[in-house]
Amino acid sequence: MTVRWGVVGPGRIAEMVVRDFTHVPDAEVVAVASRSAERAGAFASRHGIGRTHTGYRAILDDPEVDVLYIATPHPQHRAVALAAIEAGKAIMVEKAFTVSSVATREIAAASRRTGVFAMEAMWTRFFPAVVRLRELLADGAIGEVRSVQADLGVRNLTDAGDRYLAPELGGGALFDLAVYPISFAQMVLGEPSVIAATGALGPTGVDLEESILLGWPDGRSAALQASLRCAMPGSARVIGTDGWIEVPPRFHHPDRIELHRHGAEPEEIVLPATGGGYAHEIAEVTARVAAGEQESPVMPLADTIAVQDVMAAVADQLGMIPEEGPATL
Ligand SMILES: NC(=O)C1=CN([C@@H]2O[C@H](COP(=O)(O)OP(=O)(O)OC[C@H]3O[C@@H](n4cnc5c(N)ncnc54)[C@H](OP(=O)(O)O)[C@@H]3O)[C@@H](O)[C@H]2O)C=CC1
Ligand SMILES: O=C1CO[C@H](CO)[C@@H](O)[C@@H]1O
Repeated sequence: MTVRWGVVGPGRIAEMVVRDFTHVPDAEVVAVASRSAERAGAFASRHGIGRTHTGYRAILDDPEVDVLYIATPHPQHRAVALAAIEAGKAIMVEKAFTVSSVATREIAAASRRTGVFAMEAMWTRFFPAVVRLRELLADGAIGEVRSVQADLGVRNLTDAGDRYLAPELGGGALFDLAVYPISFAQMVLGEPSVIAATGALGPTGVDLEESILLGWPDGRSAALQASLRCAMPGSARVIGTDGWIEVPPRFHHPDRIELHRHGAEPEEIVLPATGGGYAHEIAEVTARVAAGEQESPVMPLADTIAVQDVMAAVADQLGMIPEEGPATL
């Protein structure tokens, strides 16, 4: 069975993701929706996509689309995601899933109520190197896991007209970058009970940088950083009682990990990704939708909610009030 995909919001990331469909035999992009007929047409002809829709409502009514890849800016995810679920379309929603815990819970509730598949496009979790990391942790390769360190920083303060600094487009380091260290820590350690953040807002009112300390009742912890002001290596480390695992830069799309066991030589485990790295999440969604499942066990909605709750607490502590975008379809 071929799972038929539609793209909503043909911007920069959509441009890269659609190229990876060539690596997933059971998936095909059959339609694209843009707010502009011209942009939809140009995207379709660049990528050999058969049908175009002007406005996002039209693709919801396309009976020949099974899954929508929602690649609009984050505050613009909610309206499309909810309408898609009501229209019976499965969804893969770019990170950050939304910009509020309320919206993320609404989408998760709609998916669970209707049985329509929904997943955050947190591509990191599907990389072969990250799959191996989870296996090693589960096998006790570094003993009891006690902490996570991760950073992601990109010097990106010059694009004043772009989404990175625009509050109405979910700008700031938190939703664009910190979502990765937070999601990585949540994957390894689960949902934290303590969230403490410090950082700085820029002139447009979005955060330019933050350091986040997460804590668990048994003393486990995570120390995370993100920045739009400073370039950072983008590395991550999981530390256990018998050693540590390094995820070298950039940890959010790694091709290797390094296992450091106490008393042993370090072991490099090289596991390249397929294509641009998006093929793995596409394959996951395609397989789950073909099987009639409602969510992915690798990136379940409960994890997306836990990550969103951390981001909400960080936003609050930094003095930001992120708002979901208007329900334009
Ligand atoms: N997984 C990954 O590696 C990456 C993920 N992302 C995520 O993907 C999403 C999109 O990011 P990116 O592609 O960089 O963004 P872009 O601005 O390049 O593209 C977003 C697209 O969304 C559509 N859109 C809908 N409403 C709006 C609006 N109000 N303002 C602007 N555009 C709008 C536009 O398409 P149109 O008007 O034609 O419909 C636009 O081209 C974000 O959530 C981001 O976090 C981004 C980069 C990498
Ligand atoms: O998700 C993304 C992939 O990583 C980039 C940083 O390296 C981000 O800017 C982008 O939004």
